[in-house]
Amino acid sequence: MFKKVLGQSIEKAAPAPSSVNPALVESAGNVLHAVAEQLLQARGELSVFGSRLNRSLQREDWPLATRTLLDLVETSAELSTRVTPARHEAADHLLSRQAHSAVSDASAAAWKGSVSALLETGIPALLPADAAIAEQVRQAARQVEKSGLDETGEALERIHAFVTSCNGHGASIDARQALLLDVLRQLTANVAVLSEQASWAHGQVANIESLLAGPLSVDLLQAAIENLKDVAQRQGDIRKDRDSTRDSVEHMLQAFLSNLDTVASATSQYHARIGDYAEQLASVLTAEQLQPILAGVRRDTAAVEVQARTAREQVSAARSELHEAQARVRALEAKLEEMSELAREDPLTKSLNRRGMMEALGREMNRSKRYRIPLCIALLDIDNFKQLNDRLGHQAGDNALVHLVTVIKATLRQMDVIARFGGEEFLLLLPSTSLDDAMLAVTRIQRELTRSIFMHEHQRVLVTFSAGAALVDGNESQDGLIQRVDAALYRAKREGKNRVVAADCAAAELAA
Ligand SMILES: Nc1nc2c(ncn2[C@@H]2O[C@H](COP(=O)(O)OP(=O)(O)OP(=O)(O)O)[C@@H](O)[C@H]2O)c(=O)[nH]1
Repeated sequence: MFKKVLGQSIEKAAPAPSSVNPALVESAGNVLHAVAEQLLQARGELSVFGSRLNRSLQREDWPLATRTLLDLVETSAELSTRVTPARHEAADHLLSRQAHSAVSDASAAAWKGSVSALLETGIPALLPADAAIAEQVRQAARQVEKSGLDETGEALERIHAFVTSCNGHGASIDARQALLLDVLRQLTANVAVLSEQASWAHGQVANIESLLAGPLSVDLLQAAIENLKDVAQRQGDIRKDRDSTRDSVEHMLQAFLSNLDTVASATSQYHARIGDYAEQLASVLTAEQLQPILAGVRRDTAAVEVQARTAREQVSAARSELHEAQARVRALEAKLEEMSELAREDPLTKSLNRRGMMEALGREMNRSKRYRIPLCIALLDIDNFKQLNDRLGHQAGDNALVHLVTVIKATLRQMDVIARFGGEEFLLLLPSTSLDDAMLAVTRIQRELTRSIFMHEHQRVLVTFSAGAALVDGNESQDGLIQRVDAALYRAKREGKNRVVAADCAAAELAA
């Protein structure tokens, strides 16, 4: 169109066309004037084009007008590439500001939601015992929920007030917890005194004491509660049994006493009758008169003899019943003590656990020292147990441990103690035993283990162990003793396993 409008002028410079409409040229000139006016009003580079264009129109210098317009087009194109990035940057900035403000609005709303949920449900759940603080928190939650993003002032004040009361509350919870623990400690210390026999509560007390000594955890507390419940229930059953045995002894004694009464009154009647017979004898003159008196004496004496015999029999029966009942009560009481030991029992093998073992060792060492009786210990370690586990599985390994303990229990005496020292290690306490006898006892277990072989899925599995044995020296510490027996066990392993080695005596260890 522009070319069309200016066709004639351009062609003026070049060969002129023959038919040019003058009205069209005029109106094109008007348009160009208007453009020049606009350009003059523009600032910067564009106004230069306005004056150039004006000049060319005044002079009717069409080639100049044409160049001016072409330059203008070029410059405009250049300007637009120069301006656009800046404009894009500004637009980007604007967009990103809008996006950012959208994001920050969204995250502020999310924060608000979280804070409100924390206040509404989270914190009251932690403060179930304090209704006042819980209500205060809920109010703050509602305030946060209600407030706009820009008006959280009051909510923040409420939260601040709540945090302040929380600090006080937390301190008071800590203080209460410390007091409760103290009460529990006092109670534990007194349980032994409160219980009928201190030894019946010994294990439970040790259990709670070790619990209080370490950091508390929900798992540990639950395990301790289960253990105590179990022991309490079993002790309750045994105690009932023991009490009913005691009751029956009491009834038996009462029956016996009332029998004695009968015998006593029969005997005194007999004496009175004999007195009568004696008086009658004094006035007897003839043999006929004597006859009935003697018959009476014989009859009464026979009757009293039967009663005496019955009483004798009853006494002896009562005596043996009493002995039986006493033995039963003793056995039940021993079981009560044993139940207490449960708190110190290894759950897999039912032998003592390490803590129980250390207590038993201390007890036996004291006894040995006080009564000057020998005490031996032996430390056993199953040979190639890892291989067994790897070959047959962990469960088979567990069963092998149980099997070993069963064999040991069947082989040793009642008074001997067996404890699980660690994974596949066991410690034996052999009171009143010389070192030679201890070595023999351990060898006997080894022999027995090859006889009552461990079966796994109908497969015979040979389980052997190595052991160290030591005679306890009255002057050494538990740790020193364990080190000695452990060194002997190590030698047994090194010398080829499946054997027992005597530990050096304590003095030799000290000298070494
Ligand atoms: N099944 C089972 N395995 C256990 C238990 N406690 C420990 N173990 C495993 O016993 C294995 C002992 O391995 P090691 O200490 O190498 O002893 P070892 O294989 O008997 O070798 P030696 O003592 O030299 O004869 C380890 O693999 C433990 O995982 C348990 O309660 N059950």
